[in-house]
Amino acid sequence: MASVHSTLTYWLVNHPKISNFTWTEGETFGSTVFFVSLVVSVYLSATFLLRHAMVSLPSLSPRILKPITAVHSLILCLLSLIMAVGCTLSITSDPTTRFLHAICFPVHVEPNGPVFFWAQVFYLSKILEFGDTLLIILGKSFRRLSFLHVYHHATVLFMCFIWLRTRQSMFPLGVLTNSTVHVIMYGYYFLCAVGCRPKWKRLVTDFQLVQFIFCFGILALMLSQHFSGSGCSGIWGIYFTAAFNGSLLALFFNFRSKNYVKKTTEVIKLS
Ligand SMILES: CC(C)(COP(=O)(O)OP(=O)(O)OC[C@H]1O[C@@H](n2cnc3c(N)ncnc32)[C@H](O)[C@@H]1OP(=O)(O)O)[C@@H](O)C(=O)NCCC(=O)NCCSC(=O)CC(=O)O
Repeated sequence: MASVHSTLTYWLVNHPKISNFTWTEGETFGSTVFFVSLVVSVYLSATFLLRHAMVSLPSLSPRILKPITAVHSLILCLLSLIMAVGCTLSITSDPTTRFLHAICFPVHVEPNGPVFFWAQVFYLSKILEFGDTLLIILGKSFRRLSFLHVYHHATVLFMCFIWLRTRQSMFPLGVLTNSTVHVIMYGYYFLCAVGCRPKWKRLVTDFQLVQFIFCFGILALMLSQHFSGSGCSGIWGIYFTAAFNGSLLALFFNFRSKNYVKKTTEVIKLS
């Protein structure tokens, strides 16, 4: 067990590429406002154009679409697992920083080292997640091309960029919780794509809701640190993240009540 831990710690924290990582605006891949704006604009335009083009085109056959969807979901499930483990080990392996550092960076924190490395991987993984939208459109599953879906995929990229740009406190816990939830979510999508639709769909939604509520709990802790101590880094980024989380919380409550609560009420009425 100890050797598994030390092997993982080497490959996910102490490897020179990770421990010597520095996020530099304009130098690190994807680290400019131009890049993030361009990628999100291309995503939104392509989504809009393809959505309308597909109305007159046939959907991709499930025989082709399902295996691609399964591979895509499996890659994101495994990548999320690696990010969750990497980020956990990065937070816990330095005895001088640990938990408080993960929620409140000192004001003049340098954007380098393992947690910034994992935030960069997390940021780029959000571009890979755009594949979800493409798969939905190619399968003409337009019910699932919801406002929640497109709004989430477009805005989350800005949020991750802001995390890095403002050296935002709390992001290590954001990477950790969201990656953990995405292991379950992409695991669910993978099982659906291979034809074993799990019975625990509702649990996935509940986990997603819990992560947003958890973020508000951590936010309260971070703000108390910020105002009672010598301050935390990236405060304006925190306000953006809090507003985005709040909007997702509302959208997910709406999704939950439409998909589960109403169905449960209908079943009760029928019986
Ligand atoms: C249970 C949920 C995870 C998903 O709800 P849905 O109603 O979309 O789920 P569903 O039962 O229709 O999904 C099963 C279908 O998805 C297909 N599918 C498989 N992999 C996929 C992928 N990577 N992207 C999109 N669709 C995929 C399967 O083949 C299957 O198709 P078929 O039915 O043809 O067999 C829910 O909690 C949720 O997140 N709903 C919001 C919709 C959404 O876009 N979520 C992801 C981004 S938000 C997010 O990610 C927030 C966060 O950070 O936590």
